[in-house]
Amino acid sequence: MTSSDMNYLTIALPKGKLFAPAARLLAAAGYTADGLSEDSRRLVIANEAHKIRFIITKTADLPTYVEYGAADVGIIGKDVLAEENKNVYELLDLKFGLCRMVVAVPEALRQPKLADYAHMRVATKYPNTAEKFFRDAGIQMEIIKLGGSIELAPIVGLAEMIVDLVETGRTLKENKLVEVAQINQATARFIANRVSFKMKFERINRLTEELRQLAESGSKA
Ligand SMILES: Nc1ncnc2c1ncn2[C@@H]1O[C@H](COP(=O)(O)OP(=O)(O)OP(=O)(O)O)[C@@H](O)[C@H]1O
Ligand SMILES: O=P(O)(O)OC[C@H]1O[C@H](OP(=O)(O)OP(=O)(O)O)[C@H](O)[C@@H]1O
Repeated sequence: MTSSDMNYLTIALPKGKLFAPAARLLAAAGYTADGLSEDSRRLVIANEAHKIRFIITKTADLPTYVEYGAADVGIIGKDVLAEENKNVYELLDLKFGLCRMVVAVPEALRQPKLADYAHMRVATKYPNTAEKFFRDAGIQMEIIKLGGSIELAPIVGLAEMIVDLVETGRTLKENKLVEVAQINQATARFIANRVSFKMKFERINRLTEELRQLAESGSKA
């Protein structure tokens, strides 16, 4: 299956926190399919009548599927887009999934200035983003890439600091970590493959406008 299949619009959705709000938003625009669920073991779910196909990917892989045209469009967090830096069009800020990327340390290691943390080890799922942040700040750090549960690293001495997403702040608090800098903010974005955007312009443009209206009207995704 590739986007060269002109009859279908292939939409990539990520597993995880953004799946449900993304699927709900698309459904509100009339784009859905029987059996579309994060728990589905089926990774390709089609709506034959509407010539739509959904694919369900790992969060970090979604931009790759869209870049290569395995999906025409997709919904993904800005944090992942920035980290993966793929060659895709970012068409729309969907305004849900708001979270912040921060630098945090154990309370006991808190320093007066960011530069005081130089040469410490930073655990993160976002090594490119962390690397760039510290490089731009002129601070050399050792970045340690992990797959998740980042807050564990400073507790067990794997790293002194973390770069991770914060929403409510509960995870930091429960692990006695304090935020010392904010790197950026993220929300969900609607993205498209560059070739698909030209070849399937009408369909993608129509969907973009429908999603724009829903996002702007604050449709509770
Ligand atoms: N509290 C939050 N923590 C993490 N991500 C959040 C949060 N709130 C919104 N998001 C958004 O949701 C996206 C997916 O988060 P999620 O934690 O499900 O990632 P994942 O990589 O699929 O997780 P997993 O490590 O379980 O595979 C993030 O990339 C981010 O844009
Ligand atoms: O500020 P909060 O509302 O507490 O949310 C932030 C936490 O949620 C995410 O973890 P997730 O549950 O996705 O698990 P992970 O650590 O395995 O990525 C993120 O990595 C933080 O740990």
